[in-house]
Amino acid sequence: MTTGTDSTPAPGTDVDIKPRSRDVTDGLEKTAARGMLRAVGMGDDDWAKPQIGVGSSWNEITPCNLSLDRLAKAVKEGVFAAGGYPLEFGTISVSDGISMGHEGMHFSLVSREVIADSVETVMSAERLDGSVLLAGCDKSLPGMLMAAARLDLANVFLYAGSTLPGYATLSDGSEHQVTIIDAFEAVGACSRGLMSQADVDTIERAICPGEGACGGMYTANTMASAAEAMGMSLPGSAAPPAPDRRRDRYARESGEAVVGMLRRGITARDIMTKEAFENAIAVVMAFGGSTNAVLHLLAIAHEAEIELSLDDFSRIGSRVPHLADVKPFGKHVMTDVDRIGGVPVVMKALLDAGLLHGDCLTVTGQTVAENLAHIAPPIRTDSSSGRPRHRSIRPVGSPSSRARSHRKARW
Ligand SMILES: CC(C)(O)[C@@H](O)C(=O)O
Repeated sequence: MTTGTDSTPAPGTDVDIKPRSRDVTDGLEKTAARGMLRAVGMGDDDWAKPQIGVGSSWNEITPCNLSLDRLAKAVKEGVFAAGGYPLEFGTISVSDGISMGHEGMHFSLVSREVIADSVETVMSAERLDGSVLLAGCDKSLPGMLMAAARLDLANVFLYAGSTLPGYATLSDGSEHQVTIIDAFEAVGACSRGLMSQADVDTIERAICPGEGACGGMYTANTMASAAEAMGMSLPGSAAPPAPDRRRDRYARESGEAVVGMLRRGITARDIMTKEAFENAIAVVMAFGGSTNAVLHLLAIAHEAEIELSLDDFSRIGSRVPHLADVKPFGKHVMTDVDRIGGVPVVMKALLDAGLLHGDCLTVTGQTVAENLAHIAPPIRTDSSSGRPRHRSIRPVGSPSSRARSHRKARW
């Protein structure tokens, strides 16, 4: 007869790699729970392992979340390899790109809270010790990060990645790299008689070549960059596109990392400090990311019990140079950010300029500065002024609604 594990913390160490799951694995009273866990595949050797929730907003309604089942499988391999036991569960998610402009839009922001509540509910009820939370769309990213902050367990966040760029050749022979925003613009242009219905149709067929979030520095890519800057994702994991197999490696390593966090006794709020939020804001400003980052970072900070206000965004934005020429106001998309080395390159430029807190802890168990030590950024900055020597778009950062006013008409 088994009555669970005797894997209590080793003498002399206060780190328990099973801070919660002993409630369902240890002792006579947990016989029924163990019986049910045997039915999902666990056995005698597994009771001593930390139980890791692999919480995913996968669905087949939205391209943004479509690749998450693939990534979740790789996360589980990583958890197993590191000595944990992964247990996958799902949440709802909706796509802003599909749900806007009709009654459905009322459900979009609400979905963020439903996702956070769902993760909290499963993690708390089932007594999981840690989690890798996967998301791909505007509201699922902050929803997962809110859950991580609220639960304050070992947690790693993994983004699904953005779509590949789409290309549309219009009837005048001009070729355009297009994203979802071009569809919105095309509808406006067509309504004003500036574009033919045939060109609108061409754009419609080109904007989303496949799985992944919308390609510009819109809300999903902004929040993925913020999560990486905050230290909640593995360094380099925000920028590779959704179909790219590097994401499977990041997924596997995220599974290994969460078990590493448990062994080190690191929880989400050790990472989600005020300084970490300041790092996230600095990176959003340098990218000229979505103004929705303000809404979401305030909500995530609230869950982490960190005091963050609009003044923090103004203060940091007034110091951080705007480095990226990305859509919607600029030329490039997230795959271009990936080509220059991804979010770590921007972080390294900010760190070298004294605009990032290098001593913040991350999910790797190392600090921001340690994670960035090997990065040689193509973007160089002048550390005395904090201004880039070249390639700066504007001397101070701004979320994209301000940057957008600099944009020229496209068609
Ligand atoms: C549809 C988009 C691009 O996702 C937009 O809703 C955003 O917030 O960025």
